[in-house]
Amino acid sequence: MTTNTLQGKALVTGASSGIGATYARQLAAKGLDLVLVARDQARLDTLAQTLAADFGVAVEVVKADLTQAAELQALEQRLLTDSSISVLINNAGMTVEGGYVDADPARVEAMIQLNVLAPTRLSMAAAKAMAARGQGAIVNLASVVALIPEQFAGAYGATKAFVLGLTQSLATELADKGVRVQGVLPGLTRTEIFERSGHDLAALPPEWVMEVEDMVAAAIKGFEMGEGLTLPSLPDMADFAAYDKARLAMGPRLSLSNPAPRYR
Ligand SMILES: NC(=O)C1=CN([C@@H]2O[C@H](COP(=O)(O)OP(=O)(O)OC[C@H]3O[C@@H](n4cnc5c(N)ncnc54)[C@H](OP(=O)(O)O)[C@@H]3O)[C@@H](O)[C@H]2O)C=CC1
Ligand SMILES: N[C@@H](C=O)C(=O)O
Repeated sequence: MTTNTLQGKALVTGASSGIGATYARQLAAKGLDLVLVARDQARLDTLAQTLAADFGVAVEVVKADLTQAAELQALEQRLLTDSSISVLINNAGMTVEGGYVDADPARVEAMIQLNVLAPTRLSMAAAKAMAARGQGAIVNLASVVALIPEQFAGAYGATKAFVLGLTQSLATELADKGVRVQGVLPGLTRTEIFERSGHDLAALPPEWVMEVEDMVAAAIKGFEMGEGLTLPSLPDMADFAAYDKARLAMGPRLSLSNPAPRYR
């Protein structure tokens, strides 16, 4: 049976800073044990010690570069075989400098490995293991740019549209298997992601930027409210519901045997 309570042990990717580190702190405050994953072992160790001391939870650190096939595979195996992991927070992600015309193709490839391939492989592994146990939760960090890719240069928005699609189809597949799936679509959130890729958050209007603690608290509240998709900034979810209803209403007419009259 699905539950709206996050409990047990959470594996958080990208836990060394920003949204991932904040999830780790807020989940520890709720009593969840943690597996913290990122590349920066020193930062993870410091966070692990702090959370264990502050909240009395068990915290393990796993150093992994999720753009590296072997390291991603090891984490995938962990999710498949460790029945104590009841929550996956698929959060690690990056942006790159520039748009389609001027970005470094190697950086874009790394972004696709981190933002697309890693959450796909990890959510598939978690889905398989959790569905077999009939319980668990998978939280995927997408972005509002999944809905408005025109507002963020380059392929980043497309990676987040993938995460949104992955989340929606995974939720459908797991609906009757006891596993909760939530997609989180933050707007601009104050973290290191901007400076890591040469973007200047300070140049944007402050009223567009949410503090990371507020964003994660809203995302967790959305999970507890039973939301499949959570948009922390959107004042009225009826706006998204109307958009989604219009999208789904097209469904029966999107695949037909004849071309539409305008193409004849
Ligand atoms: N901040 C924002 O405005 C928004 C962010 N998001 C999404 O939220 C998620 C978290 O981003 P945010 O907290 O802002 O960014 P941060 O840059 O603060 O955090 C990114 C995390 O991912 C980890 N990471 C980066 N590269 C790798 C890698 N190759 N392998 C493993 N871990 C890696 C980093 O740790 P380390 O360097 O130690 O590996 C870090 O812990 C991302 O998916 C992002 O797209 C969505 C919407 C808005
Ligand atoms: N700000 C973007 C990430 O850096 C986003 O909105 O996803």
